[in-house]
Amino acid sequence: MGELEMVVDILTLFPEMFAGPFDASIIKRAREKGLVEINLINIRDFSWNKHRTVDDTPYGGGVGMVMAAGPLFEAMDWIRTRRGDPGRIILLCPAGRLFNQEVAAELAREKHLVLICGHYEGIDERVAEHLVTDEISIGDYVLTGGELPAMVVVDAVCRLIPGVLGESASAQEESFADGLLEYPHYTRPREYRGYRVPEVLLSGHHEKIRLWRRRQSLLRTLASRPDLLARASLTEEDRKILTSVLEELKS
Ligand SMILES: NC(=O)c1ccc(NCc2ccccc2N2CCOCC2)nc1
Repeated sequence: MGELEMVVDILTLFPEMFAGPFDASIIKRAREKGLVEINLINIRDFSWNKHRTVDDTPYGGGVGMVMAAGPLFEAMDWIRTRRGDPGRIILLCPAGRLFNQEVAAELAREKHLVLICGHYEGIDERVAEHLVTDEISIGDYVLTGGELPAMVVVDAVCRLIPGVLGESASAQEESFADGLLEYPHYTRPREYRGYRVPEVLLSGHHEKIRLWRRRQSLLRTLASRPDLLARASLTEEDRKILTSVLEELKS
């Protein structure tokens, strides 16, 4: 059993949505290794009435329902009594800070995260104003609730927790963490339906293979995500490779 690195409390109306993703692959392993504890908390358990409703009509009129603040504040009180103050209380919402690898790394340093999954037309503003520390969006699209974004955030953050990925995988992750896109991967057979594996990868020449892979990462990043290239930490060798690539493009 590893030492508990992180506790994630997820406030949701649909705990059953998380069964699949959190009982499989790396999140399952992280939980089994005792590195990450994930608690699903049903917001309805903090409803103010016997019908277990947690939404109400909007002040000022309008269509749809609004998620009430009370049950969320009381769920947070309960979390605080059991576990103390969380490092972050994150609301997944379309207006939030755009989630990316950098944000994942920032959250991975916390010991205790609370994720709030909203529904309905929106959430009583007093939650965002007085309860939440961070609003995070996984991209510019509207979803029915915050559950899928919560799964994305938990997956990306869990991978960065020491010990969750095997040694090799985390080393491989390192290469991606330098901000470039991945180089192409190949496995058996050497030729499939006439499509061959690049010769250099069959050569066993490790230095050539390292250079070829780095060149592929740089080429791919230049081609499809030049914005990442601008931000990446490039070595002198990288610059030489890029210069030769640009020379070739000119010729
Ligand atoms: N991009 C994202 O990370 C993302 C996250 C959540 C989300 N929806 C849940 C939600 C949560 C909070 C406030 C409003 C809402 N919405 C309720 C449904 O109507 C739209 C607004 N959608 C997209």
